[in-house]
Amino acid sequence: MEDNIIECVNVSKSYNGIKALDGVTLTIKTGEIFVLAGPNGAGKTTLLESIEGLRKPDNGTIKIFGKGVESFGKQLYYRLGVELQENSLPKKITVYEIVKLYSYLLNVILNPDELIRTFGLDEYAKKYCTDLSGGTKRKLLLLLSLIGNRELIILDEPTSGIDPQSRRFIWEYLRKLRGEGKTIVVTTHSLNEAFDNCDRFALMNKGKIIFQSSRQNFFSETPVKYVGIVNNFHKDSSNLEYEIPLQKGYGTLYCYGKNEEEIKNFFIYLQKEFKVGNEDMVIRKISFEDLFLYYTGIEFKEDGKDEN
Ligand SMILES: Nc1ncnc2c1ncn2[C@@H]1O[C@H](COP(=O)(O)OP(=O)(O)OP(=O)(O)O)[C@@H](O)[C@H]1O
Repeated sequence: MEDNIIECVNVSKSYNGIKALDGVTLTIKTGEIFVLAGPNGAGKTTLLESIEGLRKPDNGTIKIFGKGVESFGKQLYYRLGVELQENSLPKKITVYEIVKLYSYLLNVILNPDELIRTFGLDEYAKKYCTDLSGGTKRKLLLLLSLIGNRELIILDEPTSGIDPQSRRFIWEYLRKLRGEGKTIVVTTHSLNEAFDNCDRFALMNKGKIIFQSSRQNFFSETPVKYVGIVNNFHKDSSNLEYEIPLQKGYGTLYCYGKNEEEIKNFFIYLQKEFKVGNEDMVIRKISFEDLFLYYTGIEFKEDGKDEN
């Protein structure tokens, strides 16, 4: 078995002059849970669907299971399970029937009742797939992507619109599969939850991978280690005579430090210069979501308001 189950080298793709993927080089190791995160429009779906052979990049190479993705044809899907972001379920077919159909198509013998029960879908077994609620449909799509003894499972936002109990179940289930030697690639916007469950991750923005690391090495490798949050701050942040990475929200200031001291010193400056109260300032160790916002967070402008 290959050490790297997916290898993307310099992959690019544009739509009408917009670079959805801009020279992506990324390796996913066999047997890991890999999380791909990024803001809306970052290029995650384009990348995943290129890996799945559903979109054709303009440039670069993608290898999956050690071979070019284009060399597999339909056989690929016996080894690769996919839950697409936009997926339509057939009409007039029940949950039980579709599970049976998938197992037939993938040549696997399974007990649909048992699988349906494992996913907490037993009360819907006789319902048409199209009549399910949004979250229940996603659970069913996940279940379908896992049918068969597939080595690699790529899931595009599997927890989107899913309640907390079911999200916990999904992550537990994915970890169980990882324990069985399967590789799982997930995109999601629930970042801290994904971080807690992953082995490695990459952050994408504007078609590029901007940071990648493992959960274990996250804190030592992230360029900023602490975030400071200042509430009730309505001054113009561009007037601050202090060098620290900043983002301004509506009345909230976010600052990022390589260590705690940098932020503490900034807070002392704010106290002295702007009489900011202790109760309005908080420091915390950086989380995955904080790092995401450090790289991709936007500045808000407060209509010329500056009480300074
Ligand atoms: N079929 C398409 N035709 C034209 N433009 C596309 C197409 N698919 C994606 N794009 C554009 O490519 C860019 C990347 O889109 P993509 O769907 O890959 O992002 P994403 O990171 O998956 O976003 P989200 O988190 O919103 O799902 C966006 O600018 C999007 O508008």
